[in-house]
Amino acid sequence: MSDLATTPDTLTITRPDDWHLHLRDGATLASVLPHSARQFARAIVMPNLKPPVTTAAAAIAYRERILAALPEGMSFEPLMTLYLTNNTHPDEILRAQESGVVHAVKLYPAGATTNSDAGVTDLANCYKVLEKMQEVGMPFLVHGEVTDNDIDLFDREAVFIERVMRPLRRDFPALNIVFEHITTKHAAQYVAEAEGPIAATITAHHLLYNRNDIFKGGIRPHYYCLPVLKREEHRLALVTAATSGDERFFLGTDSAPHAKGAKEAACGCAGCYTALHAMELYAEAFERAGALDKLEAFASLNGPAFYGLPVNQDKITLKREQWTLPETLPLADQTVVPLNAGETINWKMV
Ligand SMILES: NC(=O)N[C@@H](CC(=O)O)C(=O)O
Ligand SMILES: [Zn+2]
Ligand SMILES: [Zn+2]
Repeated sequence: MSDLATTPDTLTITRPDDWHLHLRDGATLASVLPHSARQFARAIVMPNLKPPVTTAAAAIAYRERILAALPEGMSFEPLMTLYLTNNTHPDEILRAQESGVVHAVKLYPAGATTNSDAGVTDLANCYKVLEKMQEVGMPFLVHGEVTDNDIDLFDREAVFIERVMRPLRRDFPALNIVFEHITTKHAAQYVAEAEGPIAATITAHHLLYNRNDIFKGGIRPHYYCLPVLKREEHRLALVTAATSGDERFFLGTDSAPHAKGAKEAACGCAGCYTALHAMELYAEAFERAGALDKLEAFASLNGPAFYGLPVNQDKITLKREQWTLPETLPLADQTVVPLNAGETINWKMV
């Protein structure tokens, strides 16, 4: 299947893909794209732009802008997504399918996260669209949090499973679903045990950090993302899922650039920037779990299998070598603070 070459100091694996990525647009896109393209062959590109990418035509145009922003000599394939709204028409799913470049439709519950204002207020509004997606085999990517103000922030994913995910999967048992950026033992267990076509992406930061890291010695906005980091028991459950070899779990960085000033603010934006060093962080997490031999399946094989796409032909090599993350990186005419800014990490992509 693969000629995984593991030694204590280097790890060579099939080139990975990122199944959940925010590239933004314009000058910000140009700043961040080379980081992802250096590590990953392809990425599922999130549609939460302002305004959101709600039509196949908009997705095709966005894809062109991404390809135009790619530096000479780099290759990268953006896999586009549509942002579901209360008003999405089933015909839009057909146009997306026929485009050949739209690979999924994304659910943002209204108010759940960055640029989700145009999101769905009640999935009951979308049943005709979901029927069409199930019929044509278009995957449904779900930001799985309820937004009710009476539900504690840390419980929003677990409550989402009961209130939204179970009814959704009962009504659309053949719909391909990705439970995006899972953060709890509830979600990991739900996906592992569910029958039918469901998978989950897991970020590097949710494998490495728990909610204490947001408050270590003071409030640390660069560790704030949605769904928010959870208790240690949940982090451990995610590590177990990611390193289990279960093909339902695969890599999605959720790298989400926000300008330094927008994060270090009275009301700071949600999102961690990891595109520069994502594979190094995953390697760290898998190594700590004694499971480096499971990294290739999680990063490079399980995602293509779920999406029905070929596995990449080339390889990457990670080397055990300490290096220090920069304090900031350019982001359009501002800067972005990467996760682990100024810290030394143990793996380096060659
Ligand atoms: N993950 C985040 O904290 N933020 C993402 C949105 C998202 O994936 O929910 C963003 O677009 O900034
Ligand atoms: Zn999300
Ligand atoms: Zn995201």
